[in-house]
Amino acid sequence: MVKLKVAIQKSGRLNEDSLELLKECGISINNGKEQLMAQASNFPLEVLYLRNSDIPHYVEDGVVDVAIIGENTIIEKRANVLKLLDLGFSGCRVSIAIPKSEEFTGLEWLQGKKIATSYPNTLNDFLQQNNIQAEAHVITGSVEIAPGIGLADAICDIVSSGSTLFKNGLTEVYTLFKSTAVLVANPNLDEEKRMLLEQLMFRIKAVLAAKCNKYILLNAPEDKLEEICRVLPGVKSPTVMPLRMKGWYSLHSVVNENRFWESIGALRAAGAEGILVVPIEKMIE
Ligand SMILES: Nc1ncnc2c1ncn2[C@@H]1O[C@H](COP(=O)(O)OP(=O)(O)OP(=O)(O)O)[C@@H](O)[C@H]1O
Ligand SMILES: O=P(O)(O)OC[C@H]1O[C@H](OP(=O)(O)OP(=O)(O)O)[C@H](O)[C@@H]1O
Ligand SMILES: [Mg+2]
Repeated sequence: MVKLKVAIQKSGRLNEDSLELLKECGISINNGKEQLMAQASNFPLEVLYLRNSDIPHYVEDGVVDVAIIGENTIIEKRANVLKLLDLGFSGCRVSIAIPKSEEFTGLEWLQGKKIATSYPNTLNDFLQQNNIQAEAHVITGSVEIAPGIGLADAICDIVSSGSTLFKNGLTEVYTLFKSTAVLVANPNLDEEKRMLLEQLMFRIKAVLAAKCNKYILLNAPEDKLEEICRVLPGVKSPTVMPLRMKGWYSLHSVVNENRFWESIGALRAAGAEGILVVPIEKMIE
């Protein structure tokens, strides 16, 4: 039987969230400890646990069909892969940071400087695009320590909360781009694998849509229903059911997470009572 080969990070920041996503998609992985390859028991899928930095080229070369990987790694490896979905976890940015004591005068500040990074291709492309002559000093980890020990004048690395920069007396001065975990695929999959990928993406999209929406139940008197329906238009339209108490209704709808608190305020102002908010497990529009 044909199986879709999926690469996920062996250990590190993406490993747990990637496995959790597959689990939420209803895919069970027979995961023996220390196994580098595992089969799904209820979906034609094989998981390969690989080093992050190796994944982009494995996808490009067709060693694996798809992968869950940080978009920053795809950019750094200049891999020819198809980006299919933004998965919403491992959000970070690739930025330039300099010692707090320095005054940043704009990108020209970087002229002639030495910049420590684990992302040499990303940095060199950026320097070239901005006509900056600077030296990339490549180190594989703990990049933030470099200016403090005299190894470099600045760094180019991943920033998330900013706490590593802060602890090392650095300040972020320029963001090259933002990144999240993405689903990528080899661009030349055959028909059978493409169909399996479609099925996998259908499930992932249902999980992602559910995460950014909430199911809302509330009670309202009849004369408030119109206004409440305007606040909560739902996927197609809200469900309205009579309560046992005359003149009162129960209204059910779906609201986007980003509009959630704003909507709750508007609902209360419109006369809604007994508002319940429930997470959605899967959402198929
Ligand atoms: N502090 C962070 N917050 C959020 N996401 C991050 C953070 N640091 C890294 N990431 C994301 O997680 C990915 C994996 O990072 P991680 O540090 O686990 O692996 P790595 O050291 O880049 O790779 P390898 O598996 O080769 O050791 C990064 O490429 C980036 O997309
Ligand atoms: O802005 P923050 O929330 O502090 O996160 C940024 C830090 O996280 C990553 O390092 P990681 O912990 O993955 O260590 P590594 O260098 O060993 O990969 C990254 O390389 C930064 O050092
Ligand atoms: Mg890291």
